Amino acid sequence: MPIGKGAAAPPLSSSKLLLGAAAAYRTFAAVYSCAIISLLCYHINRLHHSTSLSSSFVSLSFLVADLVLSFMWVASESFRMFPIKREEFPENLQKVISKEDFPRVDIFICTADPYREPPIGVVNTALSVMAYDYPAEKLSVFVSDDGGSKITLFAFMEAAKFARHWLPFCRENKIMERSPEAYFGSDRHNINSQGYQLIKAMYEGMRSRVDDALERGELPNDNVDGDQEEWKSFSAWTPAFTRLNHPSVLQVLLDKDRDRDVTGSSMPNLIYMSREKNESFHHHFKAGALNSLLRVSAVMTNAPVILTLDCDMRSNDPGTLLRALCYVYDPNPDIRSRLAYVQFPQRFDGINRDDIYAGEMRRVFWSNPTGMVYGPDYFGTGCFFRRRCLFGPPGACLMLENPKMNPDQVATSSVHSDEVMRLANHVMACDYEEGTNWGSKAGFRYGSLVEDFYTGYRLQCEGWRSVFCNPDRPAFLGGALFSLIDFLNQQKRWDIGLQEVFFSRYSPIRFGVRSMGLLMGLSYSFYAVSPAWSVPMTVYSLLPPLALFNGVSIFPKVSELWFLLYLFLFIGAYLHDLTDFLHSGKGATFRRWWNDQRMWSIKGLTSSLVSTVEYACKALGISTLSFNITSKMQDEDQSRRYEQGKFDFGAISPMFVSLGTVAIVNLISLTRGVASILGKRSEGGLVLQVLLAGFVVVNCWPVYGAMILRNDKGRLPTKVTVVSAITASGLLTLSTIPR
Ligand SMILES: O=c1ccn([C@@H]2O[C@H](COP(=O)(O)OP(=O)(O)O[C@H]3O[C@H](CO)[C@@H](O)[C@H](O)[C@H]3O)[C@@H](O)[C@H]2O)c(=O)[nH]1
Ligand SMILES: [Mn+2]
Repeated sequence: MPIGKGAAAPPLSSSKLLLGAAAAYRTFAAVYSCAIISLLCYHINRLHHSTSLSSSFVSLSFLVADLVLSFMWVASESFRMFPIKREEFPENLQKVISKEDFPRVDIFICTADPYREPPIGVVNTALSVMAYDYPAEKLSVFVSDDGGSKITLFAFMEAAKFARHWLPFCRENKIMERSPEAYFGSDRHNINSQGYQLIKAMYEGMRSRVDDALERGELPNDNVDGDQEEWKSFSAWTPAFTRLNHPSVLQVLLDKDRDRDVTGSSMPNLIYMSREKNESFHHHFKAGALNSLLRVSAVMTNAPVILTLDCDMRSNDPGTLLRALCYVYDPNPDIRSRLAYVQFPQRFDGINRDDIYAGEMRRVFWSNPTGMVYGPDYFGTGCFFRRRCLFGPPGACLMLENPKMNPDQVATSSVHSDEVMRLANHVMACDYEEGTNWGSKAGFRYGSLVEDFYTGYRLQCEGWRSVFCNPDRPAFLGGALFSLIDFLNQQKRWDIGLQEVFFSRYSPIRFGVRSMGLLMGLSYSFYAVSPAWSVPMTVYSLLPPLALFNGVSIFPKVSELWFLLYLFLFIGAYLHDLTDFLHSGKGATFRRWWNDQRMWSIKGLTSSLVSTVEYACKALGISTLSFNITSKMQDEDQSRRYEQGKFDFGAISPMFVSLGTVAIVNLISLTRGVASILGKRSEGGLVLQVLLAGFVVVNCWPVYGAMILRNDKGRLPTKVTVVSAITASGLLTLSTIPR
């Protein structure tokens, strides 16, 4: 890597420790820790002095719930001790490294199902990065199609043609949105700009050809005239071809050495691949796809820098690549040699005003990463890797089966050459990884449904570092999800994946702390333990209201000092969270925070709970896990409801039963509790329980409406309401059985 012009080189980035924030956090953490310790002592004491089975059960439940909460709180503080703000100066890059020396960059885009991830969307993502402000001949875009769809290949053949017009159009008009769909859909374009109408018509023509083909499930007839070289690949789709059983397909759609755009300038490489699948081999979902991409790209281009993208995360800023290089070329050799990846946040467009489902995930994608001392975890998309980091620790590079694929090798043959094509096909075979280091020591790591989190974690344990880069203009934008069930299913998959990491031999609590020290170990543990959030959520949303229903006080009375401790812990935690949220960046409002905390509770009662059951079934060998791909299709009805800020409960799912049960139990208990306080039948012993049930009821407000008042498709299905009501009555009845 040729670098720098000595001490005189201008800075490429700066970082600042936010001392004021750190001091405030640390002071608060010290006080709050004392309060937590007192609470735990209180529980232990209560447990010790329990006189009946039921009171022991209650005390023990609270002790366990609060132990989980305390651990999560301590772990979450690891993100707050050293908050760092970074800035990049891409305008200085060419003063440090000349344009001719810019590295080659391979861009990986994964897609896995043409019906959940429409090919035209994938094409848009690809076009947005092919049009980066960067020497085109240094870019290669590799599309991995785990859906094995000929329509996706067809879409990319169309994209290759369209790109010849689109790339020069972007360059000449200096447009920022380089995904055509986003560009034509925004109001920021200049319809008088050169060739606007023409290019728009071209794009729409392409889109309708691709969408029609998808709808019919067939390629357009007029194009298939057998002898065309580029249509040869379609012969792979024999009647025996299925998504889970098919030979590999590889096609070079654009070759930088051969293809030129309409102005005669170079174009990036564009390569379509669908790795071989066979049901007798585990294909390891996205991690497997990424490893296939790693090998095929190693054979073809072996670029030292890699960008991984999900098919729905388009580039929103053509300068992003140069920004990422500011870290790759950091003048400090110690920093440079340890850098594994530069992670940009996942940002979404189409989020509704109050972000009812907390789809921004500010904590995960905005605030927590700024405080991880060795750099952020890997989010799976919008991340620039140094290829080298995927092949062993900083000081010891692994030797691969084929030395040509080693990360220090420079690929010299044309991507089209017979030898390259033969080797590329060989490394895509489904049995290629048998008996190799792939997935364990090399490439993206196997063993978790959150392959991103797990891979980043393992790399950092090996001694690699990462950087979080969060410019004002979002570097990447993905489409927001519009329905609650999609969010919960996604969260459930993540939670299962996190449990796989937690219970693995690389558990962050032991292995992580040992390899990276306490703070980083805790940061990773925070996520790995987060599915256990369901424990305190279940305890706090059921025990206090059930006791309240029976007029039994289980919290301290208003007159006791412990009452204040409870108030302090609750209000302290929520205010801390609110302050944090409001400081997490642009667009943070009180309402968004409110919805965010509501989603946390909902997840605890739904996805975390169900994920634990599914993980346990897998651990006991009762079932196997699968990667349920999130749908990127938009249902018009659903998007309208979303835009109006209405919750969408329109799905039959056990997750909604647990939510509905909690909503009913708390409402009934609250009514009874308020009545007994007003009727002066209790002396302040029930106040905390009433407050808590009230808090749950306010949080569940949309659930009641969805049960009774609504009649649109987003209402809670009657079946779910009935089962919830039966479960709630069952619990209430059980709680009255005398002990
Ligand atoms: O067998 C598979 C399954 C998925 N994918 C791709 O993986 C990506 C992510 O899948 P998606 O259904 O969109 O999942 P999300 O939950 O939205 O993704 C988040 O969580 C995943 C881990 O669970 C990470 O891989 C993603 O980067 C991260 O954005 C998509 O591009 C898919 O095409 C594959 O290539 N092969
Ligand atoms: Mn996604």
